[in-house]
Amino acid sequence: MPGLTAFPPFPTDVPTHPLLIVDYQLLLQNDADEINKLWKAATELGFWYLKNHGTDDEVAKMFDMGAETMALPFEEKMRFEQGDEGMSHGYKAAGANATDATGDKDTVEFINIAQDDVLAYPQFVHRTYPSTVNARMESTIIPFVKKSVATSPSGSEARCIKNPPKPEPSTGEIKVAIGAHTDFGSLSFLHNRLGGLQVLPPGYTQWQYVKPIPGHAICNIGDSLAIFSGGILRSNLHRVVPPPRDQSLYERWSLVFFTRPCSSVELRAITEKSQLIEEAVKKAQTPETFNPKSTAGDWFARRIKNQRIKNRTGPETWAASRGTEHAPLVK
Ligand SMILES: O=C(O)CCC(=O)C(=O)O
Ligand SMILES: [Fe+2]
Repeated sequence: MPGLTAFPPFPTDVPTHPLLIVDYQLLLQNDADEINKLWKAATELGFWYLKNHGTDDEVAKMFDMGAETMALPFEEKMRFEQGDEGMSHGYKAAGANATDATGDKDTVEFINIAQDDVLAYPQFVHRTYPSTVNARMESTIIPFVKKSVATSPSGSEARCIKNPPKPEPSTGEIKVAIGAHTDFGSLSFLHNRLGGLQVLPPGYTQWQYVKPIPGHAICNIGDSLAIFSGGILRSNLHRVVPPPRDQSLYERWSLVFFTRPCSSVELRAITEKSQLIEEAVKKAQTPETFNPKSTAGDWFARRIKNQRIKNRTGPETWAASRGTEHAPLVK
């Protein structure tokens, strides 16, 4: 089980940012304090831990699915590649995406499985998948994805990510695994075992690690919710680097479920539905951020496409892949 191999503990001597811990069961009971805590987390940093989410078994099986898929021969995985046209679903090889404006390459490989394909199985809405994915559709992937329900086609997908071991250099630059970004969709539900995820909290100039806590998912707000809410909900910049200290000697596995709006939805602040949102947009320094004149589907395809190394012409390609994030002040 790749997610659960024994590994050194998360170190205590690296810059680490605390997150609020939200209890999913209390949210289901409409607990007022817990709802307030979620509001605080979603508006101030846009990241929080979620405990008692009840998906540990499904997550463990999804990591098995990921291990089986990554163990396939490279040519077999490449038969199910995302392509360069802006589709996210499918396999992405290490080095296929840029991590910054210079075109430095990413180090992660991942498999993205569309929610629409999972819910339509044995039919496919967007594309087909490797045999290791099909074999686990009923036992593993459908149960994992069914926690969220689609009403019309969307970009929602499950992603299993593998980053190879890469000893942390004692000095100098660290190699970025996934470049600084905001997530594209509404909400991300992330499960990881080793450190490596970093956030740049508001007002900070140095990246801060988020420490994985066993049994706690990490949740964060993506661009769509930030735009719908006129920026009240925060889509915070984050990236992935090799795990810190001794943990860097191990393969890093992570699993994300990205909830994304229906592809046809117009991305804009829903000012007519809330006075709070209307006021937030009026006060915003860049109100155009909250009316990008794009559907969710187009927004998503633009970001995926311009991240691909094959589509890169120069720093402008990286700029064209950006969402609501500010330019990171630090590398
Ligand atoms: O692997 C992680 O911890 C985070 C991955 C991530 O940010 C992403 O895939 O968007
Ligand atoms: Fe992300």
